[in-house]
Parts: sequence; structure tokens; C-alpha cells
Amino acid sequence: MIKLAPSILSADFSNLFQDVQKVEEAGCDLLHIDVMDGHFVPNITLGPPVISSLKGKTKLPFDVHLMIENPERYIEDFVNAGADIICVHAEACIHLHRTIQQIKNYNIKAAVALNPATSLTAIEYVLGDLDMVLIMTVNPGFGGQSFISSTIDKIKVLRRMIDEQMLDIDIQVDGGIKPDNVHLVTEAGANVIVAGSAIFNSIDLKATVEEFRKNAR
Ligand SMILES: O=C(CO)[C@@H](O)[C@H](O)COP(=O)(O)O
Repeated sequence: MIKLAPSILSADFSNLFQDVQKVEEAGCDLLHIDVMDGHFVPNITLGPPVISSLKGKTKLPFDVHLMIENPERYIEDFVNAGADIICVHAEACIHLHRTIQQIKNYNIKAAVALNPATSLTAIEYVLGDLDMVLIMTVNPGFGGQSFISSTIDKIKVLRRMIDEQMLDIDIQVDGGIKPDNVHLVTEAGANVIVAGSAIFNSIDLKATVEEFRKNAR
């Protein structure tokens, strides 16, 4: 069974709360919140005040994906804003192990994201400390990009690493995932699916969510 995490990057920001309600009613599992700083990625999005404005208004857990440099400086702010999962990029952390421990000290879930060109060796020695690994299936920064198929092998190798070590870690994928290609990532071993444009541009949200779940089997 997959978990579906709509990426609010593709939501209508002028009606953000209503869009969050819609994805909750359609049966999604997590709210994927894309935080971008204009440095680590070219785009700028939102920060803790927007996240805290949604807290308590939805039952969906907040899955906060930090596409920012020096994320260790802001972990406390995002925890206070209501993050349930914080994901940092391996490429953005000088002391990745320390940053993961910093997140876990708040008793929330810790995740690490890897860009398409980053090897799994970047997380080899911290894998046992993680609740989730995010394999980026596009280069981070923008919604609506095309899925990069070379990431499928990376998902397969990661699934093998997790299973061999008998760890309980989610594999999340993010970027260019639609109902018609979701099987590629779930067959490879992913179980948490981020989808932005496919969800928020859908004219029949419930049907799209069902299609994701059916095709992911
Ligand atoms: O983090 C990102 C992009 O950096 C993603 O969360 C995208 O927002 C996913 O959007 P789609 O590719 O599904 O439209």
C-alpha cells in the first residue's frame, strides 16, 4: 500500500487551505511541503509562517522538504511551525549526521533527500538513523518537470540495502510522477509517492488518487 503525498508547490496559493482540504477529502496521506530558498534551488517558495497557518486545520501530517542551504539553522523553526517529518538534502548538509540527530531530538521523523546525480553512498553510514529517504526523480526546484528514468536503478539498490539490513525505512520519490508511470517507482521499491501537478491539476481529484493507488500495485 502506497502513501500519497501531494506537493503543495502545485496548489493554488491564494486558496491554499481549500486545496489542502480537497486533498485530505480525496484520501491523500501526507502533505508534502516544498521549502525553497533561492540558493540551494533557483526557486523561492514559503517558510514557517505559512506552515503554521495550516497547522490544526488538517489531520494530514506535514512532510516538510527543505530545499535550502544550511538547513540546520532552521530545524527548530520548522518543528515549531508543525513539521511531522523534516527532510534535508544530503548535498546541503556539511555535517549530515549531526543535522539528522538534531531533527530526531525533537521526536519527529528524519529524512534525507538525494538529487538525481547524488550517489546512495552519501547516506550509507546514516541509513539506520533515518525514517525515510527521498529519491528525487527530477532536479529539485520546480513542479511539472519530466521524470528522470535513471533514478529507477537507484530506488532498486536502496530497497535492497534497506531489506538486507532489515530496516524499517520509507522510500519516497518526488518529481514527474503520474498515474501512468507510478508503477515504475513502486515496482522498484518506493512506497511514498509525492505528486504535485498530477494531483492539483486534476479535474477529478478522487479519481486521480484512486488511479495512483490502483496503478501502484
Ligand atoms: O520538490 C519538488 C520539485 O523540486 C516536487 O515536490 C515537485 O513539486 C513535484 O511536482 P510534480 O513533478 O509532481 O509536478
